[in-house]
Amino acid sequence: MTYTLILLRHGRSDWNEKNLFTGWVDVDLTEEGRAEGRRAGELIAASGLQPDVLYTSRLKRAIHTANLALETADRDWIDVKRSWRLNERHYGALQGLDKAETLAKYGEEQFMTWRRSFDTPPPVLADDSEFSQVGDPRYADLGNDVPRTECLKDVIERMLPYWESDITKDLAAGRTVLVTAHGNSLRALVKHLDNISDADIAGVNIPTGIPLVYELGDDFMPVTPGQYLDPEAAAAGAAAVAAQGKK
Ligand SMILES: O=C(O)[C@@H](CO)OP(=O)(O)O
Repeated sequence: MTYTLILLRHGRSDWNEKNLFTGWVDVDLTEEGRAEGRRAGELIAASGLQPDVLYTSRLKRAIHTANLALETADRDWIDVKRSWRLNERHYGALQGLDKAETLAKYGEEQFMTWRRSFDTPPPVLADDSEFSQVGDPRYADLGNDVPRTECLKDVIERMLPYWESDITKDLAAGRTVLVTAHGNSLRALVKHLDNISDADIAGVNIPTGIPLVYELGDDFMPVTPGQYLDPEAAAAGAAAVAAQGKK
């Protein structure tokens, strides 16, 4: 028995377009991002996959991407579960800053440490910042534990318990699960699934809008490597993410 998992990073957002660090700031998709959502639905439908349950973060760029994909695939009636545990990595005091300006100001080493190191979080975001999520009602269940910054290690620590408690339960019931989330929350899940080292995960980038499909065994680990439904576009998309800030 194998289980089918589809991972999908949201389409391009307003702040991807503007080249700003985003994190937990709730920005919407661009028109191009909406087209990516629809294209993801076409790819899912063409592959014969039929998602039975959708998991998303609490951020609209993921929610809208999933809605567009499922509408296009004629599966928008399936059950939906949302959790902050699938949110993008909280980018701390970098949220709202321009990536190219940050690179120029702090240099490549510091910039890449903040973006891709495993366990060095950016400086904390002040609670009175316009980009803080403290007090946002959608995170009421977190109380005062709303993140002020996170590194990838922190994301793994808050995402994996949800994978184990909820997502794998749906997989175990034989449901094809679609998880629509973010560059860094999906890097956290891919690190776990592909058993990637803390050092090597720095080189892994997830492209926007292209479904990544895993067949999992009884231990909910892959029996074959994950496959992008459009491998060529995925490679180009991942390279573009890697180069962000350097334009
Ligand atoms: O800004 C962000 O929240 C993320 C994803 O867009 O950026 P990065 O790829 O630099 O981690």
